[in-house]
Amino acid sequence: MGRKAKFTEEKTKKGPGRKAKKQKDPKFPKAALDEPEKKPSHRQKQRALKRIQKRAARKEKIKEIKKIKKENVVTKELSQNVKSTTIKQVSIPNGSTSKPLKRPKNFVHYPQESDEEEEPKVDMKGFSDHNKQWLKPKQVKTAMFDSEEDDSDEEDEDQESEEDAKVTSLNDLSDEDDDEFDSDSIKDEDESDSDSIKLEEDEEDDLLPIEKETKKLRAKQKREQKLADEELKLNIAGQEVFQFPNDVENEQMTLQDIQQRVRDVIVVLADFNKLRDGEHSRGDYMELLQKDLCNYYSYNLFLMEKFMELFSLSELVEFLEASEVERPLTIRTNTLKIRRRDLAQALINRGVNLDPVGQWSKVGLVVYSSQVPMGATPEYLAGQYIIQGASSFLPVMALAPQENERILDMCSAPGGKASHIAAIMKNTGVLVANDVNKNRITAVVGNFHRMGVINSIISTLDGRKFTQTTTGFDRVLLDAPCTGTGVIAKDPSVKTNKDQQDIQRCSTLQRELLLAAIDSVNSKSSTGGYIVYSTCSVLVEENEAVIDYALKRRNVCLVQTGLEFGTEGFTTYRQHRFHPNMKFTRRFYPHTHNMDGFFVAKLKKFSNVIPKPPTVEEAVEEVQEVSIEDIEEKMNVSPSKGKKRKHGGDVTEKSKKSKVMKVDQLGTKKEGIKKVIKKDGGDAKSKKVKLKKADQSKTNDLKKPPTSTKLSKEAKTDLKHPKKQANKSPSKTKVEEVQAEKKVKAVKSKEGKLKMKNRNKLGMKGQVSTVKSKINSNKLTSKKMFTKKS
Ligand SMILES: C[S@@+](CC[C@H](N)C(=O)[O-])C[C@H]1O[C@@H](n2cnc3c(N)ncnc32)[C@H](O)[C@@H]1O
Repeated sequence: MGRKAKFTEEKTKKGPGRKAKKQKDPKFPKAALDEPEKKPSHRQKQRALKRIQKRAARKEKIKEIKKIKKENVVTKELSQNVKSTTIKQVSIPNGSTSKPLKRPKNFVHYPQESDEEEEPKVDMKGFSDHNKQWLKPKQVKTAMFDSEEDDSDEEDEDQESEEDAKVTSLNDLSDEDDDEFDSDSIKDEDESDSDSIKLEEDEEDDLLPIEKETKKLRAKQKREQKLADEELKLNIAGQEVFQFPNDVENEQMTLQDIQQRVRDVIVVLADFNKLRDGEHSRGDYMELLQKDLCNYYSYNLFLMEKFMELFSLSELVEFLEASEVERPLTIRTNTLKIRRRDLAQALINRGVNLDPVGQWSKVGLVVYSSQVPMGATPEYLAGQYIIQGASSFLPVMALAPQENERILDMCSAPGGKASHIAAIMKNTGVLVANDVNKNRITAVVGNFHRMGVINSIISTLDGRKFTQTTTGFDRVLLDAPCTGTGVIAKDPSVKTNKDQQDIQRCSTLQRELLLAAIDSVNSKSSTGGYIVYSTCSVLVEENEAVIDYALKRRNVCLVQTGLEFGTEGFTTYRQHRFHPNMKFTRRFYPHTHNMDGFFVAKLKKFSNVIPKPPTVEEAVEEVQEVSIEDIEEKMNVSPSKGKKRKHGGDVTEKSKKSKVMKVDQLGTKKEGIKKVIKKDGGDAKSKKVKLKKADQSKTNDLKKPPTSTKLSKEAKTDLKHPKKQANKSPSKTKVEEVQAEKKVKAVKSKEGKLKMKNRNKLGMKGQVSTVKSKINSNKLTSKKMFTKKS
């Protein structure tokens, strides 16, 4: 129903719609566009009035002073009067006193602050343009005074009406104005400045409040900068003349003083010749520094000395500082149970803020913060991860365990690294987790249960005697007990409770354990034959020195750890000279790697023969052997020179070999081979070739270090080895070994006889025995010494 629309009808357009209609430009009343004339506020007026009065007063003063000058009145007297009295009290010699200023009666509208031209309107008697130079000090003080004026104005605002507003006397001006009447400044005033001052004053009046504030701020900044510069200059000057303290000063030191002195002494030591005081030696400064560092960081003198020997001074402070702070919390994913990504997701869901520990580890996570205790999450209890310092991953990575191997962790409690090994082995093969401490071993049991390690045997043997129970492992990890100087942040008691004896004790135990660890390994392992030695100490005595000791006593050589980072181990340290391959070892520091201080070395065992430890007699014999040849060479009377020895090459060649043996730590291997060759009766050439091969095999070993990422290649490389090829048939090698040992004994006795013969021939017997007894008594086996004496 309703009306039907008629679409046929055309609608006539009425024009643009309401919205489309163009609006006209807005029209404002003319009055609204003109800026209303700004009337100054009550306070503005008051301030302006005060300003004018101040200026007037100053002008008057200057005028008076100039008059006095002209009358040859002593300036000093005048200035004192001026300084010591308020403007009101100043008595002017000509008898006139400054009159209180009154606002003129006709004062109706005070112009804007910038309107200086209006100034003459104010009836200021006795002031002229000539005196405007006095505005200069005011200029300086403006920023300081303004605020005070504002405050006072605010207080009085209610009381004063516009009409009553008046400055009754010049005393009403700020007290600080007094300073402006300094005779010196009066003298310094230059008329030429007055124009610029006037300008500045004008500008000042023109400024908006915010601009004034900015100006104030800048002035303040300028002052502060000036002060800072002066302070810096003082500091530098102080540095240059660092005074060596006396005992009294030492007693009064605060921690901040000590810190400053540490800095100063380091600066002096850095440029000692220039900055020393002439009276004290470098030793004195070092001693002072040592004491200060001990006081500041709470170390005992002994340990501080050790660190001072180890690090450069700047690095030392960094190390000490880093040792004050605990390392970031890190966890290791137990890949037997979960992938790192899934673990990370689960923990993030619990409110843990974490990240991968770095490119170098596929299992580590660093925890920045957590809303739950990391040792009590369901994931932890389920054995999906273990809380472990990042540095603890490194020895296991260097060990590079293989599936189905026999691996020994000689000092395993509480089982952090052992469980890592098991995870990499994927629970295959056999993992022996040993620790002498029965209480600590329970932690290993607990961790293994939690983490699902099922390929392990747990034992509580003394590692040093481990070989009495079993040997033949493919790999051994010796994470040795140590002084813990790399983990001071975790255990600050190390700072004070370690002394030389502790280090010596640790070092001895470490050496014994390392020899046992090497002896537990089967050099003929088709996949391994490796020993990894690690400590959480940074001391050379517990690291490089221990490795060096083992290199000299076992058939092992150093190989690359396969770790991507870390500092190279020391090849030289103070008076010590270690094997050049000591650079393959790795050191980690809290200040450089943000992880606990750590040391990692990887050794490859190349023979199961255990060289006898050098007894004094043997050492002397060795010396004799070399010495006779040297003597022969020196005296040019070698009867056997050029001739072939019955059980060896010619003397010259042997002499050369002997020298090599002495300088090369890999000599043990050569020695063994050499002895076997002698028994075989091979000629010098064949011996040379064999020795060369042995050398080459070692070099290859070092050149192609096994890395954790090239695990299968590691084994392949070993198999390519001629020596390792022989290792492939163990029965054959065993027979060879027994034969070799027999041969060695036989050769030795024959060599002895030969030497005796040579000695007799040379008629040197007496000399040799004399030297022998001497060396025996001194226990010195220096070849040079013997040669000299001979
Ligand atoms: C640095 S901790 C080992 C930490 C362990 N590798 C880990 O990652 O959890 C050194 C361990 O060596 C053990 N230990 C000390 N002397 C030993 C010895 N003669 N034989 C075997 N273990 C020894 C200590 O009981 C201690 O648990």
